[in-house]
Amino acid sequence: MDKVLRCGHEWAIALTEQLDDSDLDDVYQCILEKALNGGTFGLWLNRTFVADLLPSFIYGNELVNSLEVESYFARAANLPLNQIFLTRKGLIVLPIRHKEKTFGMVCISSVGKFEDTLLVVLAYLSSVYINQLATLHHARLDPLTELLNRQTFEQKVVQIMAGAGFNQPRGGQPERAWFLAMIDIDHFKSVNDTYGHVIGDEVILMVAQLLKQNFRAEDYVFRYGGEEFATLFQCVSDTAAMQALERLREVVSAHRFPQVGRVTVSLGFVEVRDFCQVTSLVNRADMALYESKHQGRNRVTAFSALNVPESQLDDSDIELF
Ligand SMILES: Nc1nc2c(ncn2[C@@H]2O[C@H](COP(=O)(O)OP(=O)(O)OP(=O)(O)O)[C@@H](O)[C@H]2O)c(=O)[nH]1
Repeated sequence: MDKVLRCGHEWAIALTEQLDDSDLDDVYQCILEKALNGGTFGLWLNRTFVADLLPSFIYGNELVNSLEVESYFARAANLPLNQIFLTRKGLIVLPIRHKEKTFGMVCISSVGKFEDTLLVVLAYLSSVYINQLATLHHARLDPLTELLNRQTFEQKVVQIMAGAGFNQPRGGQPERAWFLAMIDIDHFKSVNDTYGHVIGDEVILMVAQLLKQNFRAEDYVFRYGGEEFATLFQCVSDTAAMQALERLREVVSAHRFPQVGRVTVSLGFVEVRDFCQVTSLVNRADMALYESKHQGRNRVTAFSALNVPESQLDDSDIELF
């Protein structure tokens, strides 16, 4: 029993030391596999929590079907703290709780018999895991808009340039490419000067919400800084990307902001290719954005339409952060 508790302590430290959620996920899986010694397990997080994070944190679907997950969740949520239950399939269900809320559950299937202590340690480790996941997630968000922040932006671009996250074309559908768009609120200084910073912040928040609604769940929307946003999204072509961004521009322009009336945005975009640096890519999207500003604002420009000579693209010395 002491050994289980001692291991639990070491495992909890291992979990809290993970600074990246993919490592955290691996460590958590590895710990449970070790602790269960051959038993199998599945982890489910409830929908409200998952909507904020990534669905990939659900695994072990082969153990239970989705209807069973729903009914186990309902039971797990109604149990007193630190209680477990057995399902008709002989699975042990451990609710994962944090601050008296049930965030999810681990279902364990094993031929062996578990000691109560081990189950308590597993429930504890699962809640450490969830807590750490949530902490890592919140560190990636901008506090005002809850969009992804600028630090996360660079990581995502690097991942995408390295070939991660490309959707496989489904049956006969054309392959999609990633695009980066920079989006800037027009004449925002005059919003602040006329209505004050608090209203200015509300406008930033509302524009952020319109952006979020306009993109798909698998796209990324960032607050790049101040009144500037960035998005990484997938489309089949430059033309399709232009259409998507035009739609967004129109949505913002048609929206009536309660305190300030009409607000517009200017946009510039570029296809993500394997340029050597994130700065090269941002520089290209920025050039297109400046062209939109230069042409009178409230418009979208594709970098590909600018015909910039290669000599002007030597931006390898720019420091972004
Ligand atoms: N309220 C508020 N204002 C911000 C924030 N971050 C930056 N700003 C303001 O945003 C304004 C940006 O102004 P400029 O860069 O001159 O650009 P602009 O007025 O939007 O004009 P164009 O971009 O040329 O259309 C400045 O007044 C900043 O103080 C923020 O978080 N909240």
